[in-house]
Amino acid sequence: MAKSTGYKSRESDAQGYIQWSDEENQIWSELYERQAGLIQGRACQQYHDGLEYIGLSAHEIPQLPDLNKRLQQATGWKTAEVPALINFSEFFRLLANKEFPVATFIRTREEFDYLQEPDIFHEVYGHCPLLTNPAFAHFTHTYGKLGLNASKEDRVYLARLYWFTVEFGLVNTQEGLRIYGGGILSSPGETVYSLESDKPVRAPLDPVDALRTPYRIDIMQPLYYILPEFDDLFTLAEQDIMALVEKAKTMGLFEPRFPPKDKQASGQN
Ligand SMILES: C[C@H](O)[C@H](O)[C@H]1CNc2nc(N)[nH]c(=O)c2N1
Ligand SMILES: N[C@@H](Cc1ccccc1)C(=O)O
Ligand SMILES: [Fe+2]
Repeated sequence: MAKSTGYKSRESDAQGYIQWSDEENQIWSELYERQAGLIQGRACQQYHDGLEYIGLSAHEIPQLPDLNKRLQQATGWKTAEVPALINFSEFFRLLANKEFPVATFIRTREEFDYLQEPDIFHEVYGHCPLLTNPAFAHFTHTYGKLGLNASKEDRVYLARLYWFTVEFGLVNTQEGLRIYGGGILSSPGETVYSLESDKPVRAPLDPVDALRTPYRIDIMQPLYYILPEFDDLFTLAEQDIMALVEKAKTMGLFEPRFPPKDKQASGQN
């Protein structure tokens, strides 16, 4: 993966605490402040409930040992420090163990609205609130176990369905279209774009379609899949997802809806 930012991730001390700088804490607090306004009427209720439950600080980057206490209480999950984007096999191994990867760096102001790789604001603010929701936690744990036991090729398929649900999923609710994907909720720019831009396609989620849809991780998404209702994640976790992967493999991939990356073509799955 071509690193877009070349960030130096931070090491924690023996107790798992990281001494963030004032500037890093300031960026967290401004991101938190911006999203507090943008998620009103845009994030699904389950996300709001989870955000309230884990009680993240609005003023400084949360310390993982404190966050772990809240996650453990709710669903038995905890975080795992990682330097940046990790590969699929490491990623699924962590999820299979109810550990969620947290990249220990935070974006700079230049990448405030959108960042090409996951930072701590993405992992903690984007994903952790919903990890306190039983349906979401169950789906993510099930998904990790599937990925752990899958072949390298099947893991690339599994990553696509994960991408179009946990990372960039939208969901229908009584109040209208809402966001549950952590990759959207950690980006001020994409939080608005995903619901209000007329550029992206928005289609009902058919798991086999998602498995056949190539994606790029370094651009705002050209396509979002909509979950008919939130608890469909439970139903999805009970389906034979590997059978859906086999079906998708016989049908071939859809044409990408985005321009190819430059030669290295990294970040395209
Ligand atoms: C698999 C999924 O599509 C996504 O690309 C994964 C891969 N690696 C990751 N690595 C980190 N640190 N954080 C993430 O959220 C992810 N997501
Ligand atoms: N684009 C997300 C970060 C992200 C990058 C790549 C994969 C997933 C998430 C943000 O700006 O918060
Ligand atoms: Fe993510």
